[in-house]
Amino acid sequence: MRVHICAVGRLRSGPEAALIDDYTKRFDRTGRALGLGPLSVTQVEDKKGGGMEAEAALLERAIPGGSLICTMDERGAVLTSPEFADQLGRWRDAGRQDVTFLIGGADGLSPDLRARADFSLSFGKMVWPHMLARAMLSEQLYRAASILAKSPYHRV
Ligand SMILES: C[S@@+](CC[C@H](N)C(=O)[O-])C[C@H]1O[C@@H](n2cnc3c(N)ncnc32)[C@H](O)[C@@H]1O
Repeated sequence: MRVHICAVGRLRSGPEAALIDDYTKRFDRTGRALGLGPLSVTQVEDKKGGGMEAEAALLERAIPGGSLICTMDERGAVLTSPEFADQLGRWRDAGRQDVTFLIGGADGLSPDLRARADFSLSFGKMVWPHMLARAMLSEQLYRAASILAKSPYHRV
């Protein structure tokens, strides 16, 4: 099952970009034997100031056809890391080819996009900057793969 992060905003370098790069490589390495990956990160940017709706149109275009859609949203479901790993495993076992995680910009994801989602995942009720949300998600994906692989990275 291919995993995609589609996110608003360009991140070219800096600590978050380095973390995302590192966790993407680790996820791909660990996930290969589990039928998970590769992980791709697509960044979209609306330079015309069209706001949430324009960003939603760009995100829509970046979602692979037939993909399961999971929005990242503080109002979504709060899962433990093992629960998130189980959820990924269930999507994979159900034969899903692609799962796409959507991360909004400063104004968040449009209501239409949120309504279209198959699942909505929260990192808690606090709002995080979108660049951090991206790095946190890539780490949780690697952690989930490690849990499914029964490797010792995740310790309770
Ligand atoms: C700065 S936040 C935007 C917050 C905005 N109030 C909203 O209505 O979504 C940018 C993006 O980061 C992600 N994000 C921020 N905090 C989050 C959280 N606690 N859980 C999941 N995703 C979060 C979401 O995808 C959000 O659209």
